[in-house]
Amino acid sequence: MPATANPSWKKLQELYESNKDSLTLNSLFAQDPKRFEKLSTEFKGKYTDANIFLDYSKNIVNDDILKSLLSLVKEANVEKLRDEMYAGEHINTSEGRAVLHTALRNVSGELKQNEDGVQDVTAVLQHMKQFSDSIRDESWKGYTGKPIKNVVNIGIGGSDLGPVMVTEALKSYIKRDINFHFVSNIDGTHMAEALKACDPENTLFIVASKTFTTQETITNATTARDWFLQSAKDKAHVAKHFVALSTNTEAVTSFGIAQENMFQFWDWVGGRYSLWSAIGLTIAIAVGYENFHQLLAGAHDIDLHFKNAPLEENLPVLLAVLGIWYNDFYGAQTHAILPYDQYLHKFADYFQQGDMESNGKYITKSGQHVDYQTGPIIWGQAGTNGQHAFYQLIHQGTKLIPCDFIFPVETHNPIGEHHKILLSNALAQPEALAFGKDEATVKKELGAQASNETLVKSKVFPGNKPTNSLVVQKITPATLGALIALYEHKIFVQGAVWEINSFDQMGVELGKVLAKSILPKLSGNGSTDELSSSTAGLINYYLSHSK
Ligand SMILES: O=P(O)(O)OC[C@H]1O[C@H](O)[C@@H](O)[C@@H](O)[C@@H]1O
Repeated sequence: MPATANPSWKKLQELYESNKDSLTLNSLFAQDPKRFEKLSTEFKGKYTDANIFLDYSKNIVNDDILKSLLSLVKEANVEKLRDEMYAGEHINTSEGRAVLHTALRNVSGELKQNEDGVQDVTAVLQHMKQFSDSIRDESWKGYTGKPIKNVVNIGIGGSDLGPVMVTEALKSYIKRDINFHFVSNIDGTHMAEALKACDPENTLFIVASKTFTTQETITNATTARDWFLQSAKDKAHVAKHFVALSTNTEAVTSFGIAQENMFQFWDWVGGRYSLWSAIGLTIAIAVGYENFHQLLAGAHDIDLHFKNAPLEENLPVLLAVLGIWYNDFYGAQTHAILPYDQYLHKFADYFQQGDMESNGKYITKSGQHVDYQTGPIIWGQAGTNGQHAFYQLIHQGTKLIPCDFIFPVETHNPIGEHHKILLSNALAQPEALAFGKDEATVKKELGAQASNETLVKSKVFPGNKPTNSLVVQKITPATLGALIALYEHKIFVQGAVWEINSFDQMGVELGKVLAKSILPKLSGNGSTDELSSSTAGLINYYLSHSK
């Protein structure tokens, strides 16, 4: 059934039409002094100290709207799909696969999941522990007997973004005498710059690719192996410097990486949900296995919360339905993720893939063209930087941009007043966005200049811009795990309501295939006749200008 066929969708449409002009955050707060108490809730981990406090009171919703949004979740059978996902049913229908990233972090064993491979999760984690320990304690030596000082993660998309985001977020937990590099782009510059900082005698290359067929990763890995062999000469030394993280044993071994240097995962781990799998090896080396385990445990805590908490207290559900309210009824095109913690500076980048690759779909699971909006455009930046760049548009532009503000009570780096100043901004922005500044106040402030109408108008803030505030105690591995899993499940709920398959990514294929057919033409081989005059013209321009 398309999302619009649910009775609550129609109800929400009516509620939107009848309330859109009168419902304002100013009036909602004025009417109810207890609004904050009512519309805020806290998640606390069962197995870890992970916590997330969610204040969603600054959303343009009243009781009726919230009730209907939660009914929509019920009518769309989201809970059933959630239980099917947890149980290992093949809910990725287009690829006929289970979706079991929750099995990778089922540290308590509370979730009962049956699928080929699930029974091997612990053994792979054990392998990761033993390997990451041996790099960190320097018992693993390179081909000349030196310990590893550089780790280069070669991967792209889900095989890059998770490891990059998490190693940045947990930087304060990193073992300092190993340098971490991430090479993803096919642009040779990316690899060249990483290699400049590396010495073949002490560099470990981690080739991360679920399929082990991705053009960028295989090309980059081949370049890295050539660079290594220029010094090491003997191919037998590759075993000390290259490991693979993949589901494709055959391709890994034919690349020349021995099976014992391969860390396995399974087709039921989606690329953008894979940091919890062997793809997390770089994270485990960087922060140590115990911290990696805490990351998994924090995510597991949210998995249990998503499974067990009632809908009205269920953080992923609340974030999801509020997003749907703006995306599908207010016509918001984008959603900003704004973490006020420098360590989370890659968090929005990470969820660009997490959300947009999951829910950027126009065909429902039964093959119908949706007649409503699906996944939003995700973007954002950390800290106050955005305030000096794009917040102008959020405050006074013509577009509605719902925002999530994420901030920790405690910083890892308590220096002078920095953290309080940072938090004062994280609190001030949602306040300003919600309540704005009216003309009368502007005039009063301007005094003699108030007669300048244009000046007055340009200083008015319309307000009524919705935000969520997510407060955590500190960016610890467990809390980070919980935050990531929270957004994963938010995306799940939205995809379920929109009746789309959030777990395939067919939209990345066409461009890949075309690039392969264009490649020989850039060496003058093959005709450009099948291409448009524009692309053929660009190829000819390139050929006539390349030396
Ligand atoms: O790990 P792989 O197989 O190299 O894939 C890397 C990326 O490729 C494609 O862009 C998509 O399928 C992504 O979801 C995936 O993360």
